Parts: sequence; C-alpha cells; structure tokens
Amino acid sequence: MIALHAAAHAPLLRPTSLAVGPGELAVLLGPNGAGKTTLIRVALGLLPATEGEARVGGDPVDRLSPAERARRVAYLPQSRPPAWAQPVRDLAALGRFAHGAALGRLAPQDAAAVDRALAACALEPLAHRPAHTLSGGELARAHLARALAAEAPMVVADEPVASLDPRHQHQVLRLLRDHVARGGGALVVLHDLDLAARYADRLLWMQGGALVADGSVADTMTPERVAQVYGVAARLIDRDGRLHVVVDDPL
Ligand SMILES: Nc1ncnc2c1ncn2[C@@H]1O[C@H](COP(=O)(O)OP(=O)(O)OP(=O)(O)O)[C@@H](O)[C@H]1O
Repeated sequence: MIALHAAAHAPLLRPTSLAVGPGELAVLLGPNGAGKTTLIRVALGLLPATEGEARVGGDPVDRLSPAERARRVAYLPQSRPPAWAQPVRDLAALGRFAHGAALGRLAPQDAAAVDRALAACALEPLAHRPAHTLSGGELARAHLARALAAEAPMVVADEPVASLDPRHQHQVLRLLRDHVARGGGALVVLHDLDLAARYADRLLWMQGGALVADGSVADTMTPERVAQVYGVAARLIDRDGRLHVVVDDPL
C-alpha cells in the first residue's frame, strides 16, 4: 500500500490524499507538467513533502531504508539510468539487490526471480546482450524486468510503455495486470487514454499539481473530463462492452 496525505511547494504538488493498494491497477493521467512524476516521487520519499506525509506498506517512507523501501515497492522511473555495457541479465539482477543479492552472487531464489522476470518480458533471447546495444523499446523492457525481478508487492511505473511498439505496450500492461491478479498493486503513468481505459481499475486524473478526479474508468472517463484536463476533443466508443477512446482535435 502506498498512501499519501501530502503537499509540496517546488515542484508543486497541491494537498493530495491518495492510497493505492493490492489488487488494483491505478493509472495516473494528466498532461505534461501536471505533476504526475512529482506525486510519485513524493509518495516514494524521493522528494520531501512540505506538508503531510507519505507511507509505504504502512510505515512513513522517510523511516524506511532504501533497501526496505525497495522490497515494498519497485519503482520504474521515467528517465532510466544510462545503460552501459552490462548484459541484460545483470541489469535485471539489479532488482534483487534489495534482497541482498550482488552481481556474481545471486542466490538460487534471486536467479530464479531474474529468470522469471526475463521470461515475462520476452527477453530471454537478449539476456546476454550488452544493454547499451539494445533498441529503446528493448531497453525499456529490460528496465521493466529489473523492476519485476524485485517481486515487490507494489510496482510504480512512470510511462513504462512510452517507447514501445503496440504489441509490447499491451505485453507490459498485461504483465502489470498479472502482477495485480497475483495480489500485487500498481500505480502507472500513461499518456495513452485508450490503453488506460482498457487496463485500469482506477483512474487518477492530475492537472496543475492537483488530483482532480479519482475513480473507475466508467465513472471518470468522459469527453468533458478529457477536454478539461488535456484540452482535446475525444469520443468514447463502447464496442462489445469495451470502451475505446479516440482523440480528435485540440480544442
Ligand atoms: N526540481 C524542480 N523545481 C521546480 N520545478 C520543477 C522541478 N521538477 C519539476 N518541476 C516542474 O513541476 C511541474 C510538474 O513536473 P512533473 O515532472 O511532475 O510533471 P509530469 O506530470 O510528470 O509531466 P510529464 O508528463 O511531462 O512527464 C513541471 O512544470 C516541472 O517543470
């Protein structure tokens, strides 16, 4: 469980109360600069709250060691660390460091978790490739494998599908859904409203540093809200019980 009752001044996060827990895939939406990354960073204790507090797994995040926090929540940041000539498998193994693993010293359970994450991300054929030789989309999946290898109860992913082709976008969101089906929780930033409508249990809408709506797809995804939050005209089409979001023109 990630719980936030906090505000920050710079970058701006208006007073925000939010809890995301096991069994839900919450998608954080909002235009560029709305404060999505800021909210995540305050929630994870990576930016100080100027008022209030953030809790992870029930404890104030500033009382957790980085390793303890990493065992509770796997964070896939938007700007990922530069990849150097490290094989993909070693990059994924970084996800086990919070469990006491070190490169060249993976216990059987660490190696098994890394193998599961590589398989889930369809990276087995690339396991021995130096990460700096990967395409942008392959590298994004390698970072996801690192996050999944941690096998933390919560996953927080900031635009995890940004550089992926359509098939891999769906693959990543299915992996996050599988994580939720196994009892985990996920907080994921997306810019694709159609993907959000398809995969989210809950939508968190941000604008101007504030959470302006929080609820199910059925309750919160409306053309009016898309217009208000993003400044674009959108049509919602219900086809075979699934909502499709078609973005038309800027308003
Ligand atoms: N260290 C900082 N000091 C001052 N302002 C900042 C700082 N970091 C970010 N900001 C500003 O805070 C606002 C929110 O930024 P944030 O990265 O949280 O937005 P975002 O919703 O994640 O955007 P995007 O979709 O573009 O990634 C932006 O206007 C940004 O320029």
